[in-house]
Amino acid sequence: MIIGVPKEIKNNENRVALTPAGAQELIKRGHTVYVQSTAGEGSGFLDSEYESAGAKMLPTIEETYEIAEMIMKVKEPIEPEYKLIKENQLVFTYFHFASYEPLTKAMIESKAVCLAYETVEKEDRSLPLLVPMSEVAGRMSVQEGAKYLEKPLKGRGILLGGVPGVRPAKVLILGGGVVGTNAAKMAAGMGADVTIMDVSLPRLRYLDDVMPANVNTFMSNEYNIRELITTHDLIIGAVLIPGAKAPNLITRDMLKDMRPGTVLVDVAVDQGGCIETCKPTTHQDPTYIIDDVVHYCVANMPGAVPYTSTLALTNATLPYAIQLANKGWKKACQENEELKLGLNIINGEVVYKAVAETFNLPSTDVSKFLN
Ligand SMILES: NC(=O)C1=CN([C@@H]2O[C@H](COP(=O)(O)OP(=O)(O)OC[C@H]3O[C@@H](n4cnc5c(N)ncnc54)[C@H](O)[C@@H]3O)[C@@H](O)[C@H]2O)C=CC1
Ligand SMILES: CC(=O)C(=O)O
Ligand SMILES: [Mg+2]
Repeated sequence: MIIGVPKEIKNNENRVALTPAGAQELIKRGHTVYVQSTAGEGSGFLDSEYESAGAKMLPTIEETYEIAEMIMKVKEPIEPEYKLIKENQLVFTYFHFASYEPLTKAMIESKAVCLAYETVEKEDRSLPLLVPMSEVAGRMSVQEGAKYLEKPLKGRGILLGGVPGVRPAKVLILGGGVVGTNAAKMAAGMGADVTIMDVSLPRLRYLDDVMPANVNTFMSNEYNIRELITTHDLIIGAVLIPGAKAPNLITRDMLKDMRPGTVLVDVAVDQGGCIETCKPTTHQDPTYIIDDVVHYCVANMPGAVPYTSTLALTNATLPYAIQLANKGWKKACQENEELKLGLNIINGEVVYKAVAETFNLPSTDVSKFLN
């Protein structure tokens, strides 16, 4: 198969979808890998390293899209890329369709095959291609939150861990999945007073077992959220309903009940956010203020730590990319239920129910394309 790896063009997105080591694994199996020149630079991989691994370099994004049967990317295609995507081309990347209708419409029009990292799902319901980036974003959410709690950055001016004789900050985490667990570990390690909320009682039981003593669990419901937001300094949004728009757990009217300088980090922004006032921001301009509450809503948090993130992401994606390249997407998805669940849009038809429902679009049973 011919595989193309374009350079990411989203703001401050320095990750790349394939390392030289990954390119070598595909090439070894008889595939051809084209990488857009300088695509790996932000993650510390030089063109010469890809060439040594056997990849061919292309000077432009247009040529990279034009030649490839499978495009491997990190972030969702953005406007200038829409017209480069071709009928029947397999695009393997994060899409987060439910958060952005124009992307959904553009991919329907492209008639490409869109296989979304974030909905590839294992039998135990875990999301193997989201997990590594959720680990990164969860850990980062605390270091970013701690920074924006500083007064010059418009926060309350409270030190996360406190000092002897002064209480630490209070951190509230909405959603105790991968992002939430990693955030809790970091915040607890820094000495904060941490509460994790989730709707799943088994999950709360598990977290109660494994977390240190400065982490408490609490059932997630509107009543409890309204109570806790009045006393917490850093609130991290980390809920997920796979494929769907995140529920608005913090509504506009709740902001007035928070203390001035409270910091909200809505990691779930890529699924539309779990805070009503969440709007996607960039690493260049990560925050905005509403009602004296600082909002941090960067949709590609791991892009800021590309050395860690590219390696973590490609460790997870490569085994799936090899299956797709060896067998073609149809056979690979027929034989691997996990990959099959990654199919979101095929040849103009939405095959992932939650995406179709979000935009009131008709949904087609994926089996139509796999028989
Ligand atoms: N902004 C960024 O750069 C990044 C964003 N993300 C996003 O972070 C979000 C969370 O991802 P993961 O932790 O991997 O998901 P996950 O599936 O591991 O965890 C989600 C948790 O939310 C819980 N939940 C669902 N509804 C809830 C509610 N009403 N109240 C409280 N908890 C609720 C679930 O029970 C589950 O435990 C996703 O939207 C993901 O795409 C992930 C990586 C990077
Ligand atoms: C998961 C995701 O959206 C990211 O890594 O940017
Ligand atoms: Mg994202």
